[in-house]
Amino acid sequence: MEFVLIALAILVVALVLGASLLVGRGRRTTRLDTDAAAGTTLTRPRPPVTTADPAAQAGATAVDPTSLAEAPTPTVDLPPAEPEPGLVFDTPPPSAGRLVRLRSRLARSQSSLGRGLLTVLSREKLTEDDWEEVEETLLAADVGLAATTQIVQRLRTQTLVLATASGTQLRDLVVRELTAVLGPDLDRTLATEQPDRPAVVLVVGVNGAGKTTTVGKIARALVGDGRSVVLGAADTFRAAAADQLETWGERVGVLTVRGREGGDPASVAFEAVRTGIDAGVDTVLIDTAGRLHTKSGLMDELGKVKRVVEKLGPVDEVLLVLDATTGQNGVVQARVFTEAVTVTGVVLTKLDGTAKGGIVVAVQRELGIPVKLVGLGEGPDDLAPFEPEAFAEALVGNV
Ligand SMILES: Nc1nc2c(ncn2[C@@H]2O[C@H](COP(=O)(O)OP(=O)(O)OP(=O)(O)O)[C@@H](O)[C@H]2O)c(=O)[nH]1
Repeated sequence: MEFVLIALAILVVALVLGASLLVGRGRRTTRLDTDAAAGTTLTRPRPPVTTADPAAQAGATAVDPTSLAEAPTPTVDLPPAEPEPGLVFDTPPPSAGRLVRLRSRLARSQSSLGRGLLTVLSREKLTEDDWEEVEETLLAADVGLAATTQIVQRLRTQTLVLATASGTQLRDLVVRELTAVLGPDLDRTLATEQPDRPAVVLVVGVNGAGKTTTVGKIARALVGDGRSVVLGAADTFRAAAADQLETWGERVGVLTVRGREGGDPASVAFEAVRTGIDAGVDTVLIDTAGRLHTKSGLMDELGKVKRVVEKLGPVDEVLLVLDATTGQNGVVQARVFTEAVTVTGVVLTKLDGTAKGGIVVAVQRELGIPVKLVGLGEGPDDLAPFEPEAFAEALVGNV
């Protein structure tokens, strides 16, 4: 019996040792400052790094933005992103054509919106009840009242065409009308590249909307397009958010700047941009916190993050992440953010989990801001640039 117990104890110790060795080998970034409580932490794909003034890094969480602007600039020598021997970084696919590849994710929207419309419109003679059904279908998909009225009016003027249209013609017509209300002419370019400095992208939104995931997905897409990136974990409210972001970065060999939990988000954002400038990367992506108790607290914090970053140069893009499954509530929440910062683009996440794909239309109309990206799943590459026609095609599905 004693022998069995000793053997078991040895086995347990061996297992624990083995597991810790495996975890250690799995880390693809190195934490440069061991005293994370003292300030900003820089994690990167691999050492070495040279900083002219290590104290500048350690002191980066100092709250006074003026002192931050005057702090000595560290020289960050960004090495080529190479994993440790034996490990490989992910090679994400480029961003082009993703919406078409991911269109089946909109299946729930397809059946309620596209199929619903086609079923009614293919009836031989359209009565007032039928038109009401068209209206209800559009409203149920969260298209919004103004756009619904516009679509119905335009379709009504084409009743003669509808009466004789084949299935394919009808489908094309509905795709055309949906595309028209999706704002095909809006500028949806993501400002992720500047000629002589890194482009700075700030990502905002309420907690749980998918901000951190979106920042990670954008970083992957940029890497997939051959760009270099630095991440800033300015959501210091929740340590897990920074860990999560770091993991996204590690997987594609991207460096993350983070602060201690509860630290000053503006300092982390500043440090991330400064690191990006020193390393000469293409884009700095900054994740922010969305969980603040008061609206004014949130506004103050976001405003400060932007102001402090602007001491180094302009913020090129402010992306607002909205959860599509929250429908019109999301639009109400969005207004709080648009009051705090000038939002330049919307990312609508979780469109794979809702039958209300029409929310894209409502968000754009009510906020007056273009949807630039859509989240279509929890997978690392389930984020696509928004293209109105491809989206309308996906909503309607195949006849
Ligand atoms: N189905 C689906 N899930 C998504 C999508 N985008 C994000 N999620 C999920 O939404 C959840 C919340 O995402 P986070 O990125 O942690 O959200 P956050 O806004 O950063 O939240 P906080 O860090 O708490 O502020 C996670 O489980 C994500 O996997 C999407 O496009 N589709």
